[in-house]
Amino acid sequence: MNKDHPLAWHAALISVSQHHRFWLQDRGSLTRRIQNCCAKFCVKRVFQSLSRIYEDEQRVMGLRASELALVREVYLYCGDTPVVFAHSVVAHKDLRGAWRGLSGLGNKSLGTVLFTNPKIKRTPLEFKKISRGHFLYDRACARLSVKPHNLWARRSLFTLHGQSILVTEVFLPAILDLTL
Ligand SMILES: C=C(O[C@@H]1C=C(C(=O)O)C=C[C@H]1O)C(=O)O
Repeated sequence: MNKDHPLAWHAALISVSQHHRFWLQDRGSLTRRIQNCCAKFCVKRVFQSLSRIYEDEQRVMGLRASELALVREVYLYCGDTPVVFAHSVVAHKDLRGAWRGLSGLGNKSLGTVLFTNPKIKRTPLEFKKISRGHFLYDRACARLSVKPHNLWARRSLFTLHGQSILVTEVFLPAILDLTL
């Protein structure tokens, strides 16, 4: 896809604040990073279903439009404030394989699975600034009383035994209030 296409994701972070860059570019566990600067961290799962996925996700995961995938959506909270909205996708055919535990995670962080198995490999991060009308923006802002003009998002694939989970994280405005 042409990098100027409105659906395109970008390998490089451009015109982003240093503060956003601090959060967007780190390849370690986001859960652990937030826990390091927030005493009351928690995960709240808000959606989980077998669904069709969006065209640009199909392309990244190599799925046909008709293929179903398990979609998991959570908010990462610091105290009573949501700081990240995460949207993760696994092909239905892979739920009995490497990612069989995903559907039972509940409010446990996916990061505790992804960053404890050295066999799991992660692709380079891609970035995108999203705004009203993008499906991720609309879902991420559902719990925000004040909706920002745009939000930074990142995504990457975590692969185990040739089977992948696409993890997309949308950074909410309050992430910048966390003191490191
Ligand atoms: C990948 C991580 O897991 C976090 C938790 C998620 C979940 O529980 O669904 C999804 C993405 C991340 O925000 C991480 O902590 O880095």
